[in-house]
Amino acid sequence: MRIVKSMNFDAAHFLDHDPNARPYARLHGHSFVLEVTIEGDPHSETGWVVDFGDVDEALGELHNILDHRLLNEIEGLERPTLENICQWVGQKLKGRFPGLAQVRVSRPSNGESCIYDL
Ligand SMILES: Nc1nc2c(c(=O)[nH]1)N=C([C@H](O)[C@H](O)COP(=O)(O)OP(=O)(O)OP(=O)(O)O)CN2
Ligand SMILES: [Zn+2]
Repeated sequence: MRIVKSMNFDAAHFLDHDPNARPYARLHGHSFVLEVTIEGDPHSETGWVVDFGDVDEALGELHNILDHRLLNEIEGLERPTLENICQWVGQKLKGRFPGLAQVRVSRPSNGESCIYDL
């Protein structure tokens, strides 16, 4: 089974490595949705794969790091593409949730998302 929990955050970033100097090389912001999927068999006593309370706690910690921040200033996120945000989240959560199966980060306003299958 797979359980899924999502969290919203708003953040600024810039992607200035682009040789064509597109507008996103300048500072701008997005509303992001982070979604994590954890896979496993439901525990015979608790009936859950993992407690959503534990997932909520972990996502809350990530929210504190990411929300209303300049992503480029966060260690490991110096080049904050959707792809790199997915990998960064995967690295942060994998040790805590061995069943972490997927990290998805999307920007609903423009229909862009990245899916990282671990
Ligand atoms: N493969 C990727 N390509 C791009 C990424 C990315 O993370 N992975 N990111 C960007 C920029 O973040 C860019 O800001 C996205 O721009 P755009 O699609 O033009 O959308 P808007 O800035 O107009 O989005 P709104 O939220 O609607 O303002 C570029 N490429
Ligand atoms: Zn952007």
